[in-house]
Amino acid sequence: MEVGFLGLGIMGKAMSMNLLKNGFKVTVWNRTLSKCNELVAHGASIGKTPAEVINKCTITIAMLSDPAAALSVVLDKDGVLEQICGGKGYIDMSTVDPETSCKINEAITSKGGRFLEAPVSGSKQPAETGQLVILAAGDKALYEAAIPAFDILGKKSFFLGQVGNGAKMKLVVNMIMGSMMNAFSEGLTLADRSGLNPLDLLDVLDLGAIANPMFKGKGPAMLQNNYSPAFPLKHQQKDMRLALALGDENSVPMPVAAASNEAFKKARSMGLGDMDFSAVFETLKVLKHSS
Ligand SMILES: NC(=O)C1=CN([C@@H]2O[C@H](COP(=O)(O)OP(=O)(O)OC[C@H]3O[C@@H](n4cnc5c(N)ncnc54)[C@H](OP(=O)(O)O)[C@@H]3O)[C@@H](O)[C@H]2O)C=CC1
Ligand SMILES: O=CCCC(=O)O
Repeated sequence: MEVGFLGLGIMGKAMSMNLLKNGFKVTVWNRTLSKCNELVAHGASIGKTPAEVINKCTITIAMLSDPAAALSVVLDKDGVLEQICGGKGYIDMSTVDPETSCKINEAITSKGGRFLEAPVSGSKQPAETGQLVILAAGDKALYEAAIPAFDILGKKSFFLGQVGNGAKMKLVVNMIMGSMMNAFSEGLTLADRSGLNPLDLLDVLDLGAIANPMFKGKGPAMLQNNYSPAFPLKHQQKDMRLALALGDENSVPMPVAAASNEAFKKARSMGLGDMDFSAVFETLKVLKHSS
């Protein structure tokens, strides 16, 4: 199967590499073209523009940073829209809001193309090992055509109905995750300041009802001030912001998520946006120094 891939950041690079290693022919494009080189060394072809990739491939996947990037790659000069047409499918796996996804859907389908949104749960390592959870919605025929690729990229794919539902599900999941990360950071800080060994807290948590892969995976690194990015903090803050907007639209009070968003904003203001989202832990250390 031949696919196009637009966006070779942390996730896009791992996902396109995984497709290549599993026998797919992949044509890649990235805004910073030099990031294509490693993929080319593993057998990928390069498209010089998104339009060129769409022209070459029947199905093209995108994995881009945020709503502005997702819209720009479709609508701007040399973008997806210039070459999309009947018989071609476009799958956006970026985390965006439902409105952005619906705008992209309208643009693609107005030219006769098929559109699927398919954001993912799971980070850098699941992307490398094909263990993502795929949250698809939109064109069912395109979903079925993409299953061979989804089976490589993920451990489970959900088809959630109309465009927007995938984006909503992803934002709800990441809203919970971002709030959990803040509660976890406060717990580690409270344990330390009250005279406990935070490593003991990690062991206690791991044996109880709130054990989870995030605490287990990120806790030890956080205690060593290691925030090597798997999921950049700036993207987590974007997801909190978009989830809060979804809460506004649906009149859902979300005081916990709102406070977590403020903590992520604080971390961004401290220059931690490109670090892993667990670096929100650092905002609590600032409070210590200033008290
Ligand atoms: N990292 C993670 O754990 C996960 C991330 N996600 C979501 O996946 C998406 C990608 O995340 P991730 O790979 O971590 O992000 P990165 O920041 O590593 O990569 C972002 C990608 O978007 C491209 N990009 C940014 N702005 C533009 C633009 N204006 N025009 C064209 N391309 C642009 C970048 O190109 P360039 O290289 O030129 O900067 C790069 O390819 C995000 O929506 C994120 O929320 C979802 C699940 C997990
Ligand atoms: O959007 C990013 C999700 C990261 C994760 O699921 O670990």
